[in-house]
Amino acid sequence: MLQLDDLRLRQGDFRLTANWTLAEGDRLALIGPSGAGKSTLLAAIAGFLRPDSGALRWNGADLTAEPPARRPVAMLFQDQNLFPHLSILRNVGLGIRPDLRLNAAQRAQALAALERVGLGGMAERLPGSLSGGQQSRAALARVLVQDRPLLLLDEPFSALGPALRAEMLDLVTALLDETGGTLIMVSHAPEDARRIGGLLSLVDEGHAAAPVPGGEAFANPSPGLRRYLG
Ligand SMILES: Nc1ncnc2c1ncn2[C@@H]1O[C@H](COP(=O)(O)OP(=O)(O)OP(=O)(O)O)[C@@H](O)[C@H]1O
Repeated sequence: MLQLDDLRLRQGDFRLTANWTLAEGDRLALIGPSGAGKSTLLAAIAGFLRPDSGALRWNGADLTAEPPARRPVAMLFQDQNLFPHLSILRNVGLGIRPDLRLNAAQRAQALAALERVGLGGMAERLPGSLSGGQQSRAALARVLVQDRPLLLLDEPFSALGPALRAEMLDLVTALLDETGGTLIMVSHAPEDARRIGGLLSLVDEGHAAAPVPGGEAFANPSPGLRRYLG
C-alpha cells in the first residue's frame, strides 16, 4: 500500500497537498489542468522532490528520506529517455545494470522483456531506427526489467496518436495484470483514464484529491472535474 500521509509539497511559490492511500495493484490516473501539480506529485513519490512536511510510506516503510534508487518505483517519462547511441537491448540492459556488464542471465532477461513488448528480433537496432510506438515499447521493456512494484508514468505516450496510445495503455495494463504492479499515470486525456479502467484523482487548486473509481467520477463528476472536462 502507498500512503501519502498529509503530504505538503512546494516548488517555488507553488504548493500542493495530498492525503490518501493507494492499495497494491490499483491503477490511478492523475488528471487536472496544466500546472496543477501532477508532475510535482509524481516527482515526490519517485523521490526527486523532498516534501516540506508529511510522509510517504510503502507497505508501512517510511520512504520520505529514501533516494530515488532505493524506492520501489520505476518511472517512465514523456521523452522515454532512450540513449540514441545504444542498441535497444543495451538501453533495456541499463534497467538491470547501469554499467551494462550483463551476465548471460541478465542479457536473457533483457531479451525476454523485449520479446514481451513485441520487439523480439529488434534487439540490436538503435532507437532512431524504430517508430515512435516501438520506442515506447523499448522504454516499457526497460521499466519491466527493473521489476519494481510501483510504476509511475508521466504522460509517456502523449507523442503517439490516439490508436497507438490506446494500444500502449492496453500493453501496460496487461503487464500489470501479470506482475500485480501498481500504476500511477499522469495524463491530460480523460480517455486514457477510462482506458486503464481504475481510479481517478483530480489535481487542482493546490490539492490532489483522494482517488475515486473512474467510472463513478465520470458518471457523476464533481464540480472541479466538470470544470476540467469542460
Ligand atoms: N523547478 C521548479 N521551480 C519552481 N516552480 C516549479 C518548478 N517546477 C514546477 N514548478 C511549478 O509548479 C507548478 C506545478 O507544475 P507541474 O509540472 O507539477 O504541473 P502539471 O500539473 O504536471 O502540469 P502539466 O500538465 O502542464 O505538465 C507549476 O506552477 C510550475 O510552474
